[in-house]
Amino acid sequence: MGRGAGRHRERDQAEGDAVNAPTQSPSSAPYALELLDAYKRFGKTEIIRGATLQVKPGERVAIIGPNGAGKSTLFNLISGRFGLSSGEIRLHGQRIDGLAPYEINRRGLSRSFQVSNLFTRLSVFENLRCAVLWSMKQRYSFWRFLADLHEVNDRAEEVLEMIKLDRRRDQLAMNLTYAEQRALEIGITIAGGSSVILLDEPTAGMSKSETKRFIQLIREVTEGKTLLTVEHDMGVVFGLADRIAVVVYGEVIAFDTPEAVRANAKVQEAYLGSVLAETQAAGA
Ligand SMILES: Nc1ncnc2c1ncn2[C@@H]1O[C@H](COP(=O)(O)OP(=O)(O)OP(=O)(O)O)[C@@H](O)[C@H]1O
Repeated sequence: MGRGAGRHRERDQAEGDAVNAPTQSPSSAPYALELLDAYKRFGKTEIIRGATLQVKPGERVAIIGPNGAGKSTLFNLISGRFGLSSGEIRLHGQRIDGLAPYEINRRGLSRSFQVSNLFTRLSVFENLRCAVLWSMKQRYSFWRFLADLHEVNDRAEEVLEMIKLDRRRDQLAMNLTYAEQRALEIGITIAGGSSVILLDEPTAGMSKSETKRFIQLIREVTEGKTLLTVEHDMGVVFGLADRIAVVVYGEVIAFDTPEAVRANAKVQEAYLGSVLAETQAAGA
């Protein structure tokens, strides 16, 4: 971590409990999330090279690009898993680069992972309860946390219904179908009430019909929230996103509506031309 990031962490600690609860966001900020001239180097290798991305509140954004372009690295930078080499990341106008993942989560950003992070030997409901408890523990003082324990069940029930797993409430997570497990992961991601949600390839490994249903589920559970998703499936990208960010060799070469991105000659040449041809060939 750079010295700037260290200073930033101190500033966050000084702010203490005044940090916003996840569902609240300073409404004056024009962007929910901003990456400004972000660079990430691993050793001498530059992986993210001056990426800038400004996402408005309530927008659904898909990040696409070739394998190894840096999409997951961008997610890791935004969620605090990796530190920036230089540049800035802002959540609702406030800098978050240099903060630990739990501090960023406390400020209202939550992410899912490609690799499952379910407690497979707990029930669906218990998984959701754990997620709600964890987020409350991040947000509240110990005493407030104890006083509000009764709210945990209510919130877990609410999320259970939102992800349409009510009938599977008491099943162990390990006994769910693959699509149901992915739905539970999304439930866990939104359980704490974060206003900015990052989903990493949410429909990977699903059939076409499962994917279609899942896009609708994602739409519903992220209604009113800001959504960023890393995605390879162009059906999902064009069915879900308000805007698409195209990342090639660590740079955001386009950030625009699906129609504009599809028509962008630079994008066609660098990535989308070959992907759309493959998609059409696979569907033929
Ligand atoms: N911790 C790390 N140390 C060194 N190099 C890394 C690290 N993490 C990622 N990279 C490298 O950064 C580059 C971008 O990887 P990243 O996973 O972000 O790409 P991606 O666009 O998500 O790819 P994919 O679509 O295949 O998942 C790759 O060359 C990868 O090897």
